[in-house]
Amino acid sequence: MSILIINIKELLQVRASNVLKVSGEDMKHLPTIKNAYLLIEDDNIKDYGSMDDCIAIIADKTIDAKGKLVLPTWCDSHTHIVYAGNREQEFVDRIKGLSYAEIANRGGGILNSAKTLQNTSEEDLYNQSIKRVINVIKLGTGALEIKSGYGLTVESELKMLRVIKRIKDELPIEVKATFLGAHAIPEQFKNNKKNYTDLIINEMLPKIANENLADFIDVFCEKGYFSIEDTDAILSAGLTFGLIPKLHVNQFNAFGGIALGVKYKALSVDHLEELAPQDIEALKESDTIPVALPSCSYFLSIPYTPARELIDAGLALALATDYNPGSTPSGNMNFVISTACIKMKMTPEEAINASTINGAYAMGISKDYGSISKGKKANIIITNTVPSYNYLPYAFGENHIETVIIKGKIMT
Ligand SMILES: N=CN[C@@H](CCC(=O)O)C(=O)O
Ligand SMILES: [Zn+2]
Repeated sequence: MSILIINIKELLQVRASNVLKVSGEDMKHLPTIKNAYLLIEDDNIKDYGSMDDCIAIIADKTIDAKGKLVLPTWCDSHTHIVYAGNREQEFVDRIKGLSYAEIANRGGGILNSAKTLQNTSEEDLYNQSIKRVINVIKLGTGALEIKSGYGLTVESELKMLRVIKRIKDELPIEVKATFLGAHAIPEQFKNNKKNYTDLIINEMLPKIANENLADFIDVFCEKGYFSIEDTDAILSAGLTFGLIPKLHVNQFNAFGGIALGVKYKALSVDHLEELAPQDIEALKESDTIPVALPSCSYFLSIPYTPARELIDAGLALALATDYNPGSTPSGNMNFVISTACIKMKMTPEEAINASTINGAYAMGISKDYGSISKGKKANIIITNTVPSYNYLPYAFGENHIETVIIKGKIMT
């Protein structure tokens, strides 16, 4: 099956296939072709160029994109989209004055979601989660990282990871699975955290590796959750099973988690709302990409990740949703991009680079996703009629997406 998209007002993020991420100054540049065509063959991008060169190309289906933009789908490299129930009551409690930490200390927060998930069947969890995945595809997301971490028992962590696998098997969207057993300390281990990290290392990890259920390993490295020492032990064990780290660090406190991630060659370090000068220095020496989660800052009213500092220091930056029931009940990458421009002073070019090629890098898939490049997967957004790409983040809260194509298949 081939699809030819013609008369494209502007084709965005056109790059050589070997560009795997963009950093610093280069993030300010978004390579485009005006008045362009794009040819898809089966699940790949076959060709593209100026309409002047679109001569005698015949395809099974032709789409006229006059006045519209075409770009790669969003790559959302940090989500907890598999969860059960919701935490709308905590939302109201926070409006009335309780903090995220106070709610967690009262047994709410992650432990609240874990209790709900433990009492939810695998089938029900799948049904609740796949609806959200289908919704984010309609919002333009074509690749998704999904974490476990609301199970917190051997059985329930496996249940989450099996649901992630089923989503991956049943939808054309690219899915990467991350084991986040170290997301919170279950109530029964409150006074002996070591026993819980031992359970993660000695029981969860071998079972997960045996069933080949995870690509990455994550730890919530934060005060009151997992210390540098705990994180070190868990990452080290994960590596023996070939699991590459992606970390939750510096959400509320900066105390060395980033340097630890760099030491373990983490693919990404995520959150970074709190950043110390030495964190930037550590990242400069590495291939680890920082990932900012502006919808989380918005929802919790916590600081935004200092994107300007990171990019101006020459680093790459990715943007992701953090879709989860507690800190970010939204998987809308379009909102993430607008918020990054409005609140973090990223330019539209930087925000689009951060949400496509750099998002793909943060999942280790930028060889096949994240740009319009010959041979990459045909994951494509066609917008409705818009004046320019600046309009996408500018007119926030409005849907600009008309068509989403995933691996050559028209989804909407
Ligand atoms: N901070 C840790 N984990 C999630 C929130 C989890 C929750 O509140 O349920 C996050 O990335 O924001
Ligand atoms: Zn998260």
